Amino acid sequence: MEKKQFQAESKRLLEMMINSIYTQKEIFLRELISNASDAIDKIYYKALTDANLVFDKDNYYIRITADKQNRTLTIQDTGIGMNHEDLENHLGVIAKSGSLAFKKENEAKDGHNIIGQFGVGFYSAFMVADVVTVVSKALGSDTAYKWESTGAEGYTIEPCEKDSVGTVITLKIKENTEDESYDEFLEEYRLRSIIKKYSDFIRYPIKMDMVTKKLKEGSDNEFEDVQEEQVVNSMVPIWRKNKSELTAEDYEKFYNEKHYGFDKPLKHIHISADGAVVYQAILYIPESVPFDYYSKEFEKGLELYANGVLIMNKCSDLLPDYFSFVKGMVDSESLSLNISREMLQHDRQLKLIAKNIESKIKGQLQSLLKDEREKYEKFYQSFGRQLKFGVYSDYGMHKATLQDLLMFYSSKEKKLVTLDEYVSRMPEDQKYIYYASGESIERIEKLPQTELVTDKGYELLYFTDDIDEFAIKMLMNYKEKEFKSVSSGDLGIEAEENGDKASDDKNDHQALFDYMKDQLSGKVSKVRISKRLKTHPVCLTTEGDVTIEMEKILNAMPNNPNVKAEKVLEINVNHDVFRSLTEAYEKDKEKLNLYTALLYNQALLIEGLPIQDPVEFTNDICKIMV
Ligand SMILES: Nc1ncnc2c1ncn2[C@@H]1O[C@H](COP(=O)(O)OP(=O)(O)OP(=O)(O)O)[C@@H](O)[C@H]1O
Repeated sequence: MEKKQFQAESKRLLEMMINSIYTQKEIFLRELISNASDAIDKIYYKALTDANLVFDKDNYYIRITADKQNRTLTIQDTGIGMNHEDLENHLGVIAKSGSLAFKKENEAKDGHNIIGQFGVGFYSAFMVADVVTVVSKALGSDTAYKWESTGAEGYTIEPCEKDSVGTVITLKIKENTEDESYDEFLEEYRLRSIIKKYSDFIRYPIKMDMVTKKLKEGSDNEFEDVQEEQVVNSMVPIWRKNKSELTAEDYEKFYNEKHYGFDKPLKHIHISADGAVVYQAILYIPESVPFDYYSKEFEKGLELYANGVLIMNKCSDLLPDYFSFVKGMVDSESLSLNISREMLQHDRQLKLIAKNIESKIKGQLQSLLKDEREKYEKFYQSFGRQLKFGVYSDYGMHKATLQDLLMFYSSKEKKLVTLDEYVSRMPEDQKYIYYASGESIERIEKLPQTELVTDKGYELLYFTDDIDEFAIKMLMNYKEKEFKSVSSGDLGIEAEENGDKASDDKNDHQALFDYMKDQLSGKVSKVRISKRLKTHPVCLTTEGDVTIEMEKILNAMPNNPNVKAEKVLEINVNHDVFRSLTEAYEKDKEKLNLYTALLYNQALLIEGLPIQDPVEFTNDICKIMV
């Protein structure tokens, strides 16, 4: 019998594919089952237009048989089969997809679609088999043919016997080597788990003989091994079911089965899109933060199915970083089974799906915020930080999408509020959205810098997260209201009240302040009268873009950029301490030097900044005690 060569380019492709395309050998079974399912689909199509052909669903199935003795694995289907020409054209040439050609001829009629669009799937069998034998009888043909190949060397085709229409593919499973074991592909339980993992939602039954333990007849404690045929796949996936048929428990069960998380989902989103792009998705907003969520190890992504067949565990292109907490799956008929990661990134359909999903997630979060505030707050405690990262990242490109989902703790409400809530209750004379930064709510509440703003009756937002100030800097304003730190140079309040007095005082005490500034030799850029302090003698404020909180965060980073905030030491001229300062200035410069050092260090402590020399500081305190 003549042995035919694979076409030249096919030969190289075959070698490449066997060795590189699939890192997981187990997926050969997914490929062969998908082909079998396609072949049954093709009969189904034909039956739609051919009155002589009746499609009785019960007659169509896929059967997997493992024979350990002979080391063979068989995949049998009752699909459309292949004639001599088909075997030659479809299995002799790689990268020419027979399914694709068929699909073009028979434009999808009722959603029964064909998975394969890319012809390399069948050859994945050579990853686990030395010899692949295909016995097939095509619909409407009297002769059956046997195609056989040992891989790159080529293939033979000869007539053979086969009663029924369909295809039987027999793989002679490779012997184990030192590095690889192939025995697993002959184990029923392993095979079943591979089928469950990738092909659970193939819409025809996948049958397999399974051995189970059963009670012996007439006995109530003796068991025996019984072999019986089982349907391994569940066929109809939950995402193809009607939303009205499903309960909250069903979605929770699916979340647990899929191991999306150990918690309960806070909310699910079930999408059935049939607009510009057709897909189904079930997405979840988890309740609690995965332990590695805010670490480099965390991998975002959704499971991706092409027409019911799993093609990727974590498709990261489906989720923007700021919604990386979302778990779930997407199934689309518009994607091809063998699409590679690189190709996926450029896939137009996938981009459309990703865009669509993003707006659904946003919509869901907005309605959670509006209608189920408590749940939203729970969500926000877990993942609010990620949203703020989202505002900050990519030069603020996503701020418009995310700003209405942000929340901060309010000095007035004593709970989280949205920016919209803040702005909508701002008094008319209030120019800015005020905020104060610090380690904790308790600490911020005691910050001297907040005195004037809170005295004025204005609401303050408390920033306790590292990212808060950075995100707000990127946001710049909300509904045309600028953000203002209570520590910033100009609060927009002081001038109107103390304007004239302030400039008089400035002249009065300038010499004293200049002296103090010199004493602090470069640690502050200015010493000045405070217009924000009421009861405290001293505080630090900043000028320019970098605030003290930002300085702390930036300097804690691994590649320590050593950024410095431009600090200003503010003195409360209405405080008794100020009188001591002016007296010392006139009479005792040494005392003034001591007071200056003390006040500066106090201001650092209030800010939560380290004192350069704590021993000197305590010695200074002792000096004024004796
Ligand atoms: N069990 C089968 N029954 C009928 N035809 C088959 C079967 N298996 C393969 N074929 C034919 O062989 C062709 C090549 O299969 P192969 O798996 O290599 O590519 P594909 O199914 O077209 O695309 P994909 O790579 O996406 O699976 C198929 O298109 C189909 O025409």
